[in-house]
Amino acid sequence: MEEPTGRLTPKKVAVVGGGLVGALNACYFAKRGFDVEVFETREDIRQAKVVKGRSINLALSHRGRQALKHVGMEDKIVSQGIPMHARMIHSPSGKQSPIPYGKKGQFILSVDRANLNKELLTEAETYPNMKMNFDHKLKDWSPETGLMTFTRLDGSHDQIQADLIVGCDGAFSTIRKQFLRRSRFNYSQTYIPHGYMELTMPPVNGEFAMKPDYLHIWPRNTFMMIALPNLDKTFTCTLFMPFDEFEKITTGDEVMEFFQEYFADTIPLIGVDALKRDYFRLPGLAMVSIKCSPYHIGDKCVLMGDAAHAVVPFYGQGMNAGFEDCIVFDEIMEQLNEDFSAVLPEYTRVRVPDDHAIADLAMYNYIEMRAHVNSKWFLFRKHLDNFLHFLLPNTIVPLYTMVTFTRTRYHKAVDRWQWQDKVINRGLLFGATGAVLGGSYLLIKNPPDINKLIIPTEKMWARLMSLWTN
Ligand SMILES: Cc1cc2nc3c(=O)[nH]c(=O)nc-3n(C[C@H](O)[C@H](O)[C@H](O)COP(=O)(O)OP(=O)(O)OC[C@H]3O[C@@H](n4cnc5c(N)ncnc54)[C@H](O)[C@@H]3O)c2cc1C
Ligand SMILES: COc1ccc2c(c1)CN(c1nc(C(=O)N(C)c3cc(Cl)c(F)cc3C(=O)O)c(Cl)s1)C2
Repeated sequence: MEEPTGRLTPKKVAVVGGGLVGALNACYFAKRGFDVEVFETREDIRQAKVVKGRSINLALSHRGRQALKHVGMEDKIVSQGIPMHARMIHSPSGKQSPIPYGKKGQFILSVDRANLNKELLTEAETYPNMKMNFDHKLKDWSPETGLMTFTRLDGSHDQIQADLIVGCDGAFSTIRKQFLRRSRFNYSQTYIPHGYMELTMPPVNGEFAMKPDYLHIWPRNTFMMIALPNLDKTFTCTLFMPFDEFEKITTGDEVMEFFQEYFADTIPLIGVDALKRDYFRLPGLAMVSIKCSPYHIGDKCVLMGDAAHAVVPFYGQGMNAGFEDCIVFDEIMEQLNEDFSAVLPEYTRVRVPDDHAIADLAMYNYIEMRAHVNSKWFLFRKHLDNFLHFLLPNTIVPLYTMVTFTRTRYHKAVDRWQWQDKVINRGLLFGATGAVLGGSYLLIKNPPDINKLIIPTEKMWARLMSLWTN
């Protein structure tokens, strides 16, 4: 729009949703000089005492860090996170086995969700061209006019117009509702049968109850628990379990029986009374996987973060993917000179395949872990991944490495992983065939003296099996 002075007034961008992705996105648009207004349902969480929400802490990895770096926030957030250099696998017998994420410098970070959100909101407010509107719940908006209607707690309404609407209002997005009414909008959502519950593991004598620089995992096929460290020396333990299993446990004693059977080593660390009390504090919470396309309407509206792609957390990538959405959109803005009519369709074209790929990967990993991942299998697979990567560093790159420690496009990481799987399976097949042929040849050439063969005694088998099962 041209002012009388001939100076172009900056376009107005409305970011709906002041969660993790909305707050970061606001920084991106403000950095570009747009007039940015953020509209957030909740009160300012920086004034709230307790922030109700989903996971208390999250794993921040490379993609998310790169997005934070672009707006100068990486060092601050990293300094408030706890590095996790390896996974610590807890077996049913309580044995702990570390598996490094990679080389020395390769670690992921446990970050506090509420603190991250507060830091991003505060950073966004440092831009003079930024306006924060808390207690503003979007009720409806028009793709034709870009007019949005917000309701306030006092029952009043605000009507706001913007040149661009950025929907960052999460998995149950109101912005996306208008997309659903339009022809050729593809949408799918899947609730998985598992729920999750968070339990707190307090410090012991002022120190972490377990080693802090690890992502602790108790893989138990149908059940799984993971624990991430917090700056206050607690761990947030997230228990994943089918809802019908949650519902079977109705008394404190049944909680104890369950934990005794599957997570016995955590009982003294979480505490019997805390387990019996906190298990019933909240019900198991649902996890949903949402995919949709296109992400835009004309040159008027674009979806990012969970509003565009909610993923199950079994790759620790939801927030990282949403943060990466911000970088990708900004790169396209740079390429296409901020021309929304070109930027929005290009963003859909580029980003949909990648966000769908990570949604599929996370669901695949959930199914894989539920089906046959116990501590032995998890250890075997991760050690195999790391061994093959050590042998052929430029040919075999573990999928989790591409996902977690690079900005390899998610869909290209999946393509590469499928190619590698073929190479490994063929290699194993040729290797096995070669071993059988070679062994047979040697046996025929030099038949063994049957009297000298070592037949494992009963005692030897028992010893071997005890090694394997512990
Ligand atoms: C158990 C669990 C563990 C997870 N672990 C990880 C992890 O380790 N690493 C990782 O990267 N990701 C993880 N995630 C995913 C991560 O939490 C999400 O991907 C991330 O929070 C998405 O951010 P967002 O800003 O898009 O949405 P949200 O965080 O949901 O924010 C949406 C915001 O919009 C606001 N809003 C909603 N509706 C309206 C409306 N009508 N008007 C105005 N405002 C509105 C909400 O109040 C909220 O503030 C996990 C998720 C779960 C459930
Ligand atoms: C706060 O709630 C949550 C909930 C789930 C997660 C996180 C935080 C963080 N998560 C990460 N997952 C990976 C990963 O790539 N894979 C394949 C794994 C997947 C699972 Cl399910 C797992 F238990 C370990 C690994 C592992 O490899 O360590 C990372 Cl790397 S971080 C999962």
